[in-house]
Amino acid sequence: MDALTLLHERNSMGKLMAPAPSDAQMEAIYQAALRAPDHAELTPWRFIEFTGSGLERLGELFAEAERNTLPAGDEAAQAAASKKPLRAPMVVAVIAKVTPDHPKVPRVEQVVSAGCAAHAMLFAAQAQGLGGMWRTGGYAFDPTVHAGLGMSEQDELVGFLYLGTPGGRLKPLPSRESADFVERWQ
Ligand SMILES: Cc1cc2nc3c(=O)[nH]c(=O)nc-3n(C[C@H](O)[C@H](O)[C@H](O)COP(=O)(O)O)c2cc1C
Repeated sequence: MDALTLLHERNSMGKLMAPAPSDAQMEAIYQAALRAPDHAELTPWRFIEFTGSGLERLGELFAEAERNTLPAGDEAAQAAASKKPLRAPMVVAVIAKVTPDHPKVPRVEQVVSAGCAAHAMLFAAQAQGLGGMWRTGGYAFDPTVHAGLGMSEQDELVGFLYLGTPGGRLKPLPSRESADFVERWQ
């Protein structure tokens, strides 16, 4: 697939099955992430890859977040939370490792850079025939989850990328007119 077709036809896939991406496929995905635009070469990126029992550990962290929420989530909510990461054979947490008070690169630029990395990862997954879906949900913003993932207070969890083998049909893509979004000063 040529580059423009990939850019124009990226399509999230929520139904994901085993097998998980191979090590070689993940290396290609991380290399794509590591080419994200990056002001002042801060490389403000951290990735945590969850598979197997790692997915269960992430689920336990979500359940703990539910317990720590006020009012504390009931047992059903905790059980549902613990199952969330099991929707794919692999989840990658994409974290913006923010350098605070940088003289040239404000926080927002560093978080956007991590977002670009996540986006590149979805393209690299699709280019290899894999499926991917970017999810956040409340757990991406939860202090219990942040602490459990070893994030500093400055860091931002930009998303959980659910990755795997496509398990369903790709949805039809929306047709959008660039004229609805673009203005030209000439
Ligand atoms: C930062 C971010 C967080 C998202 N979080 C969720 C989420 O928690 N749950 C969800 O169903 N979709 C979420 N989405 C949207 C999906 O990843 C996806 O973009 C959407 O289903 C549209 O599909 P498409 O990417 O193929 O256009 C999120 C997207 C972004 C950029």
